[in-house]
Amino acid sequence: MHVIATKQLRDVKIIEPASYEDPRGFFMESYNSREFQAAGISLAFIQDNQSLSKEAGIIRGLHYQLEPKAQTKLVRVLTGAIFDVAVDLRRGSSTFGHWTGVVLSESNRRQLLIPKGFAHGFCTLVPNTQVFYKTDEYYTPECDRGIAWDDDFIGIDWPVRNPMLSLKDRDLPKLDEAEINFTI
Ligand SMILES: Cc1cn([C@H]2C[C@H](O)[C@@H](COP(=O)(O)OP(=O)(O)O[C@H]3O[C@H](C)C(=O)[C@H](O)[C@H]3O)O2)c(=O)[nH]c1=O
Repeated sequence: MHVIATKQLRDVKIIEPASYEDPRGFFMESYNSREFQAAGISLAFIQDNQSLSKEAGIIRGLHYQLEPKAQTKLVRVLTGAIFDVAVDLRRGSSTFGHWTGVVLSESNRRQLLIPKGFAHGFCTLVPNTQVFYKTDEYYTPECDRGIAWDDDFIGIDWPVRNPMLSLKDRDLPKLDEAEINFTI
């Protein structure tokens, strides 16, 4: 397993599990707690999520849960491809409001590890994209918050200009109006 810090946000890591190809296809350990421990990443995932997005150009996000229910997320793509984005929401961080984006796909088998204190969102790049992610805190609706995908202060360079959004995501606040309780 390779762990690569993203250039813009060093605490957001690209995870590349070892995969073993043969004429039948491939095998990989998509998650191994011992490998994460050996890489100095100590997490206890307690929930698995999966979503299907039927079209390219769907943006889900930017979402996060407030403390004390903030979530670390380990995101990967089962089918299709996404442009996966994390935004630093930790007040006092030198990269507060900064973002990083990584293509995760069925073919590159890359994963993105997004720590607590970061918002997460993605844009689908092909139809019928299924995203699978592990979290280390349970879904807690009363702590669920979001930030507008197109907040100019953050300035995410999405690969789509007119995305399909959920009703909820259409009404998310800008970063300077959002409720945030993370500090570095
Ligand atoms: C997140 C979540 C949602 N739900 C229910 C609540 C809604 O009735 C339904 C759809 O939820 P939502 O519209 O928030 O799903 P997404 O827009 O895909 O949001 C997710 O995608 C972004 C990119 C994320 O990082 C978050 O994990 C998550 O917010 O599933 C649950 O029952 N459990 C859950 O953990």
